[in-house]
Amino acid sequence: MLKGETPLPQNGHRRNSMAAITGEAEAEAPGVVFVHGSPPFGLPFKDRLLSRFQLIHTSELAESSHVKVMLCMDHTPVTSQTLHKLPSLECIVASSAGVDHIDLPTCRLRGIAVSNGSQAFSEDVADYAVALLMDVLRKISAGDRYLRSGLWPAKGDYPLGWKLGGKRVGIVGLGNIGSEVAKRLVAFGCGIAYNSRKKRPSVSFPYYADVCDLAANSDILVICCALTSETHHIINKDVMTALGKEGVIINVGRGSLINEKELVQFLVEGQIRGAGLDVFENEPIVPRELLELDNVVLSPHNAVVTPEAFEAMQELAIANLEAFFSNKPLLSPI
Ligand SMILES: O=CC(=O)O
Repeated sequence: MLKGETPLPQNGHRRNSMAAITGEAEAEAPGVVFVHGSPPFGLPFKDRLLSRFQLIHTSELAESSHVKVMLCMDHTPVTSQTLHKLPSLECIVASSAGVDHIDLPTCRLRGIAVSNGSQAFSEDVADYAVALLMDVLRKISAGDRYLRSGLWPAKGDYPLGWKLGGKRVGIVGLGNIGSEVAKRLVAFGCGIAYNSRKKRPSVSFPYYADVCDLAANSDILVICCALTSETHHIINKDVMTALGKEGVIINVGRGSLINEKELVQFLVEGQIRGAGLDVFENEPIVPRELLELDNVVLSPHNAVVTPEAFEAMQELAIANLEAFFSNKPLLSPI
């Protein structure tokens, strides 16, 4: 949220009905849910939704002026034009952790509450961030390629990697995912510090309000913050210079959190040690130079996807929709 902005509402609306006024029992009509985009619904999930709600799809947008809640199960942009066509909208239930595909300023202006899905898969994303970090430091994928290409007998042992324990890790964004990353890396014997919008009073790790200061005091940066107009290119050449030649960057947030051109240049010129990247600025296009580099581990935006996380995310989406229709607080408001 930008300074001075009002927070998004948290399902504080009240729905009146004649039954509520007269105290009579009201026949429960299924709540109407506008399904945005073309979600990759599995059949069991769709059936569960249909047993509770009436679903209206994007093709029926013209008839959706009365709809109060939207379900977003993919990253199709929710633009101000989309929102304009839904004048009664009060709530958006998103399945993703990142909600940068939703026009949040318009939601704020219109008083539309938004929930996300990060609770459901923060552990899986954190596992993946640590796996990428371990891979970059210990050169697991690079060693695998070396072995498979038959070079071991011909050229001898592959160069050694570096120890994870004892490294100073700077976490950019200590939300659900960042906190899980911290928990895991503490267990590996790393020192943790963090940057986020505000210092978190309940957290004892050192806080740096400035990302360059965090980088100057870290060996590794793990990027897990939300992409907003404030965090766009939060990792740039100044931050990478502060991190230094032995520094490693892991990104499980969004590609545009890093100035990708500058990152490529720093990696190609050996001005940082390596990177583990699950996300890119122009997905699914990945800069060609990165494909040539053995100090970079590349992953096709896969950190969130496990069947277990998918299941948990569906539960959370249904729970948020039910909370909306029973006028209770959303479970995962942003
Ligand atoms: O990247 C995936 C998500 O935001 O859920």
